Amino acid sequence: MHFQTAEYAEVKVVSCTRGAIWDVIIDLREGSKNFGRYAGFELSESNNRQLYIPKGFAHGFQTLREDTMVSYLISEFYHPPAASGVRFDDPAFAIEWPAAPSVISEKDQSWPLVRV
Ligand SMILES: Cc1cn([C@H]2C[C@H](O)[C@@H](COP(=O)(O)OP(=O)(O)O[C@H]3O[C@@H](C)C(=O)[C@@H](O)[C@H]3O)O2)c(=O)[nH]c1=O
Repeated sequence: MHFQTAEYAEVKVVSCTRGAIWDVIIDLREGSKNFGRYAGFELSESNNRQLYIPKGFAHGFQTLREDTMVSYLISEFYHPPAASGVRFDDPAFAIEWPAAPSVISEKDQSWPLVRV
């Protein structure tokens, strides 16, 4: 579940141009009444939905089909020192995913657990 911190925070517009994904966002905006809550959406080549993600949200997805392709519009340049994340299975958020993950990067398994 990725985001860039502070002044490098990004707006994202995500769509799924081939296959299907379960796309999840977590509200990490301090002071938000929804702080720490998440929402999930299916985006697919057949429903043509796009997800607009404001600054201050973590974002991640699970592919639901083989050979899936995802497209992003992102408002900021990639800035590695500001790149951050939280775990997809952090109990603080208790995200329900459609299936157990079959592949997850080392980096995404290594984000520290957070306290909300
Ligand atoms: C995100 C990004 C990564 N990279 C490089 C860094 C690294 O060598 C390689 C893979 O990086 P990552 O593991 O961060 O890539 P990835 O896991 O695909 O990162 C993406 O995940 C989804 C969930 C998002 O929301 C995106 O904004 C982005 O954070 O690509 C860029 O050159 N430019 C970029 O904009």
